[in-house]
Amino acid sequence: MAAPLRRVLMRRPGASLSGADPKAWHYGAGFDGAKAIRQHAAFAELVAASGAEILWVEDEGDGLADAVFTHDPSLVTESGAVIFAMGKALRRPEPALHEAAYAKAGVPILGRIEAPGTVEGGDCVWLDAQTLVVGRGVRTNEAGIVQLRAILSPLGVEVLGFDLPFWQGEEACLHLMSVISPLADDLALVHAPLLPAPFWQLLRARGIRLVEGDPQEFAESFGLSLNVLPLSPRDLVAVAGFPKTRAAMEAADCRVSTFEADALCIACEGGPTCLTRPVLRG
Ligand SMILES: NC(=O)NCCC[C@H](N)C(=O)O
Repeated sequence: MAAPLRRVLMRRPGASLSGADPKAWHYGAGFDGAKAIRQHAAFAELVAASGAEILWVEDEGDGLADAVFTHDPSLVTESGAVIFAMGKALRRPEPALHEAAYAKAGVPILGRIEAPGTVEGGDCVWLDAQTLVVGRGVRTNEAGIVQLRAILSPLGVEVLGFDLPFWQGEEACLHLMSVISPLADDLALVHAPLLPAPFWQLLRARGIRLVEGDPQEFAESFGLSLNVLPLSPRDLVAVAGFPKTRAAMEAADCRVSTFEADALCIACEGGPTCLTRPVLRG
């Protein structure tokens, strides 16, 4: 998940985000639509400067405010894309946007998660090319994991499900990727108290070095201090304002670029990884 980012699906926010009703979408007090759009543009510049090709999905006023978080409605493997089914009801139309974008870009569709199954991309973490770890929680259910396993096992991919904690409740966004960000093949940033214990044990058994994010910064940011996007191994993009978590990554030989994201990431509960759906890495 940290190999050089070559191609990535992103949605350019517009009227659907700026006109969102914060109560309906569970956005925090800091939500400011116009500012969120500016902050997204600054983030997109960092991604583009890495050399990655951005496949843009435009916001044409469909009212899907969360669609800017392109990490969640699909997953792309070496053999094609898996189209997910969203756990958050307001996000249910989003996978169709991804399917259309893949058709346009010539990315084959490998399979689809169907109701009552749900899987969101934020709950999926590749441990290596043959092992996908999936968090079972308020967004991804067992039926979805069973379907995903059936789609990926012919490719030789093992899908391992782990239970996530309830934390701040059903309305809030806690994905597996809220408590772990891979930084390199053998390095990950974690908030260990909320990691499924057997997953923590698996990471250690695989020899993956765990960098602890600062717990107070995690609490203050509702977990967004931990949501870090690798552009390539140890070359990272993080939300500005969390110096202790940044210092912990730098102490592990990482280079960290930041962007201001109070109105976008903190308010809307989604960080730099959530704003990107990698289509090709390596
Ligand atoms: N992968 C992620 O953590 N995505 C963040 C999605 C935030 C969005 N407001 C949501 O509730 O789904």
